[in-house]
Parts: sequence; C-alpha cells; structure tokens
Amino acid sequence: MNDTDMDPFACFDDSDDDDDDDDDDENDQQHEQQHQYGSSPPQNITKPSSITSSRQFTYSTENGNSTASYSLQQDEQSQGRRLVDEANARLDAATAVKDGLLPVTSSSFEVFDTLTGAGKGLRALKVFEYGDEILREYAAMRVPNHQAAESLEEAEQLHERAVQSTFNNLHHSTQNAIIQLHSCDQWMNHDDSPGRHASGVVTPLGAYQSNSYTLGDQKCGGLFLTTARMNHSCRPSATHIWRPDLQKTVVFATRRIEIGEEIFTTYGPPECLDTEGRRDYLREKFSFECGCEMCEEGNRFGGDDRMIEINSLQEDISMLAQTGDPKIAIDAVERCLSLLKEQSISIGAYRQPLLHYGYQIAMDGLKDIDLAKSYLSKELAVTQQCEGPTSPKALQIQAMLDDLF
Ligand SMILES: C[S@@+](CC[C@H](N)C(=O)[O-])C[C@H]1O[C@@H](n2cnc3c(N)ncnc32)[C@H](O)[C@@H]1O
Repeated sequence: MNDTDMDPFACFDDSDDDDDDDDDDENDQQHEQQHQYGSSPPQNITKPSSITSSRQFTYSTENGNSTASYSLQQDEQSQGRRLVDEANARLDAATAVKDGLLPVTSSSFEVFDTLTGAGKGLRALKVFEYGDEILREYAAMRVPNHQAAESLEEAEQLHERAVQSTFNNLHHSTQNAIIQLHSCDQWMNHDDSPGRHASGVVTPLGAYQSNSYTLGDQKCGGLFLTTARMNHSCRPSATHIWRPDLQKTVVFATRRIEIGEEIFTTYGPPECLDTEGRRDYLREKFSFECGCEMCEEGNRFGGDDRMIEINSLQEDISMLAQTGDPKIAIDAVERCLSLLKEQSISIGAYRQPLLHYGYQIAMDGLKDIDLAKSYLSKELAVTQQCEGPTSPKALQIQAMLDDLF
C-alpha cells in the first residue's frame, strides 16, 4: 500500500472539514469514557524483597485521576526515595504525553477476540440506540499524507521516515499500545535486513499503514488506538467521523446495538457494489477477504440485485437532478432510500447525499418548499446521528433549514 491507499476509512471522510480548527468545546467531562494513563505500577521499579510498608501516589490528568502504587522497605529509605523520584519522573513523562493518546477505555464497550477470523474487534457492553455516541478519541499519531518527492519510491521513504520519527517521539506506553495493533501481512517485517525487526513483528509503519485513516481535508493521517480495533462490515452498526472542531474522531451507533454485539464500522467502498465488487475493493485496498454478514449472505435474499440497482439509480439521480424530469428524479431518490432500508444499510454517507438531492430537486425542480423542508429535516437528522448534533455540517444544515421557515 502507498500513502494514498493506506486509509481504511478515507472514503467516508468529509473532505470539506477543516483540519486546523482546534476548538475542543464539547463537554468531555460529561462524556462517560475515561482516558487511562497506565494504572499499573511503573514498570522499572524493583520490588524490595520484604515489604514492610506501602505508599501510594496519584497523578492527575485532565480527564480524571489515575493511581499508581508500589511498596517500599522502611530500612531502605534512601533507595526508596530515589525510586520515588524516578517513578515520579516517569509519571511526569506520562502526564506530559498529550491528553488521551492511549486507548480509550469505557464500561460501555470492550476490545475482544472475535471468533470470525477477523482478529480483535470492539463489542458493546451496553445497549446503544441509533445516534448514540460510542466513543471519541484523540489520534495517538498524526502524520502528513503528502510530502514533496520526485518518485513514488522517494515518497514512500519519506513517509516511512515521518511515521518512524513521529513514533520515536511518543511516550513508551503509547508506543507499546501501537505495536500491539494489527498489521496487514504485507507490512509485517519478513526480511532480515539491518535495522529491521525479525519476521512477523508489527513495526510502527505496519501498525500505522494498517490502522490509520485520513483526517478531514486529507492532508494528514491519524491513528486512533481504540477506533482502530473496529472491524469492517458492509452493513455496519456504527460510523466514525473525524471532528476537526473537537480534534477527535467520534464513533456513533447507526442502529440499535445490543449488549455483546460486535460494533462494526465500514472501510468502504464509497459506492454501492455487489458482493464480488465489495470483496475485490477490500482485498485490493486493505488486503483482507471480507467475511461480514452481508458478504456471506451474497445474493441469497436479493442483496446483490438491490446494491446494483441502488448504484445505477445513484448515477441516474445526479444527472436527473440537473436537467431531467424532477418527478422521475424524486421517484429515483425514494426508490434508492427504500432499497437501502430493505438492505438494512443505514450508512450516512449513502443516505445524506440522497436526501440532499431530494431537497435540491424539491426546491429547484418541483418548487415544493414543504417537500424540500422535509428532505432537509431528514438530512439534518441523519447528519446529527452520524456526526453528532453539534457537528459543523449539522449546524450548516440547521441554518439552511432555519432559512426555509
Ligand atoms: C483496522 S484493523 C481492525 C482490527 C483488527 N481486527 C485487530 O485485530 O486489531 C483491520 C483488519 O481487521 C481484519 N478485518 C476487519 N474487518 C474484517 C472483515 N469484515 N472480514 C475479515 N477481516 C476483517 C482484517 O485483517 C483487517 O486488515
């Protein structure tokens, strides 16, 4: 993979997003998840042979307190003091790590070993309703996507160097968490050349290439340690979005998710394809054979026929919306929406454009303000559910809707 196709999720990113907006104004405190900074004792402290007293110290983070404790032998006061100093220095380093780089933990979901051959995944520990926020997290690593280079080879080298140097600057606990991630086989080190890890070891580049995704305006890629654990489904139960206003990626449920159910997002493709087309896309782009429920179903319940019809209607709608008969265009929008529903696909990236076409056709072609309002209201609801009620796009649609009243 090269830096243009390393992104499992890029196809559903909003390229209008402005990546530079730093304003984290949402109520993180109200959000129930916590960022843990390693609640186990500092790694390098050697335990005294006989333990006679114990101490505990606490360090604070923006999101809560994490506690680390260890024991000291009373007759080894000076050694103990040195150990305390060392431990505190390490904890300072840990708190110096930008807030939230380590995996997000929560009582609402967990990382688990799937039994489907897809490695680890994320599963729900509580019921999520459509539109519920599941998690939000900062990028553990952010790396520029584009660098000036004279050849593809040079671009790849520059990218590898950028990934490695970003990785080198991270706190060791974040580095450890990155190296635990899945890596596509092609990014595992199988050669023994100098400076390389032994065969089969996940490298920073491998972890980054296999798990990162584009942030908004495509200039930068980001690796999110918990979001990275979400497997793909062509009929996903969740969606993730980079929120430049929060500088976080946020995951929302796109339907009700039961306790114990795996939480799936989608890596693409951006258009509706039949099973073979989707599997080809995922194999070529992300090197895995999709084993999701919808691919396993194939055309058993007419899924492939539906997907092919949706695809051709989507193409028709964009043409009909410009110059065609608005009545035929609006019928095509409705047919498409109902096929998506029949196929149980609630992917916002498919539904939003259709609803927006509906709004445009109703406004410009049919001159029916009430119908236009109804499409725009539905687009607003989908946007709020897939991006959050205060997402820039949701606010923009809300403003358009206000103008219609
Ligand atoms: C971003 S990682 C997802 C988390 C990963 N399963 C893990 O163990 O950390 C993407 C990888 O998960 C696996 N995977 C994700 N969705 C899959 C699916 N629908 N079918 C088969 N494998 C899948 C593939 O190996 C893919 O390269």
